[in-house]
Amino acid sequence: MTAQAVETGDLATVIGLEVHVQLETDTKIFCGCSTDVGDDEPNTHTCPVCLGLPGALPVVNEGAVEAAVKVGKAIDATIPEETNFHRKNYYYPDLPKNFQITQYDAPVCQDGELEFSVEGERRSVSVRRAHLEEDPGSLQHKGGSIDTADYTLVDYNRAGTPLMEIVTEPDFRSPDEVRSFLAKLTEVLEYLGIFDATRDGSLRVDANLSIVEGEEVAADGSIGEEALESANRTEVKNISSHKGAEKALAYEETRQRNAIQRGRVVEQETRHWDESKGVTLSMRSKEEEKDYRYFREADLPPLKVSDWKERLSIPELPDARRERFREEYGLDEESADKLTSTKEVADFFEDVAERFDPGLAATWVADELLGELNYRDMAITDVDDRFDEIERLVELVAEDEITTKNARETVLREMLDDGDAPTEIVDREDLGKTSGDEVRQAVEEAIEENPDAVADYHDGDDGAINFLVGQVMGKTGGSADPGDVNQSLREELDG
Ligand SMILES: Nc1ncnc2c1ncn2[C@@H]1O[C@H](COP(=O)(O)OP(=O)(O)OP(=O)(O)O)[C@@H](O)[C@H]1O
Ligand SMILES: [Mg+2]
Ligand SMILES: [Mg+2]
Repeated sequence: MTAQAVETGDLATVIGLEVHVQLETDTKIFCGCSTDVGDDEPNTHTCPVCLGLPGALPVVNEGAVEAAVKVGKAIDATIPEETNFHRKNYYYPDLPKNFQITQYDAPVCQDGELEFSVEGERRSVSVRRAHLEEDPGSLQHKGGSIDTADYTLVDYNRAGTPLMEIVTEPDFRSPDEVRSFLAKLTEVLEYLGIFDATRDGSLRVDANLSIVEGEEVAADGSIGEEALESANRTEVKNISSHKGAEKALAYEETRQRNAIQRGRVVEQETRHWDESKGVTLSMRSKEEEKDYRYFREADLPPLKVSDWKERLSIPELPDARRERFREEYGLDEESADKLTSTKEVADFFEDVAERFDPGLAATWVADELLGELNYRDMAITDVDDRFDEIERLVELVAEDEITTKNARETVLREMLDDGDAPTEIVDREDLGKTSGDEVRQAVEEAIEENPDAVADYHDGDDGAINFLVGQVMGKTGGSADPGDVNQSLREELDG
């Protein structure tokens, strides 16, 4: 972690994350039930295995393990010779077996690292471990929230969805770093093609926060093991978005700092993030590891994964792609950032850049398209079935058939708002660029009708030309190119 100035006598904020991400596989991690649950009726995607019925035997889904190994490659983690599964015992209605199959002493990934940037500064966070586990079912609290509901229903459709828990070192020093890290992490997972950020509940974060004395922080920003262990931390659960993580942690940071400044002790406990009220609430005192009575899952044999890292390939990741875009297409930092923000955007940009000029492609994808999508609260995935039409629009501009202004302000906007094809809009709105003859005629008329402006121009008043350009544009319904008009006028007036 990059150094951050901490004055003696100050308090430092320390944050570590446990990020749970659902891995995209067709079937659940230990049975053949589909993970494509959508809005289907509760408990319709279940079987004896994910319902935890006695005697049912789990079989590991190789696709889930492969996805986890890809994550390991992406964060440069150590993949062990052999990985295995444990039972984590606890009683809660979302877990029909009363234990969760998870990993304990041989997780599939250990000691990784992820770089990200916060306001232009590079940071790096160590990943302690990342392990596979099964998602529990989901609870629906009826007539209130978790603490006030009249009753609660359980849906096991989610039970057994492959989950990866990524545990970071307590390397974060502020809530905004966490938000940037989560954005980068999901970007990488999406590039790997194993994660769908748009799926409800696909990302859930447990955020641990403690406050330590400023003098415990070394010049390089690191904090000694002992200080970290002895600090009382809270673990905030029920966070399901990047923004939620930042808000929950900012709340928790203030709450703990206030307590310390008033001479009170911060309880070590688990807290619940109440998104609608914007507060964290005490749930229970923190379980100790011994409470879980971890033991080996005897129904699943250990898996030899030592050579999987070599066997599995991963695509070019965002950082590498960003660098390549800068070199290969001569993009500035901001465009390269925007164009690699998701794999879909990057792939689409490369398609367009191969057909047309890369600079034009960058302007149209990074500025025009993403700008208009953003304005409409849309994502690139909302238009991925219309990439051909968007390319056609770029083509119309590249071949000089319509003006940039009309393409931007009329065609693209109407395409997004009304769903029409670009050529349809061009015909309907009569946006086809005015031909040379028409422009020449409009130029002659404008000169004819405005002798005063012409005289001003000849007297050296260069501003008069702008007036005349405006007149010509008016005559051609805005479909002439202003630069061409300017040039024709000068030729006509000077010649
Ligand atoms: N002093 C601290 N302040 C804030 N976070 C800390 C501190 N010390 C450790 N952490 C973080 O706490 C988390 C510990 O997670 P881990 O899964 O290992 O244990 P756990 O939370 O006790 O177990 P469980 O998985 O049952 O919740 C890590 O993300 C780590 O970075
Ligand atoms: Mg944990
Ligand atoms: Mg935890």
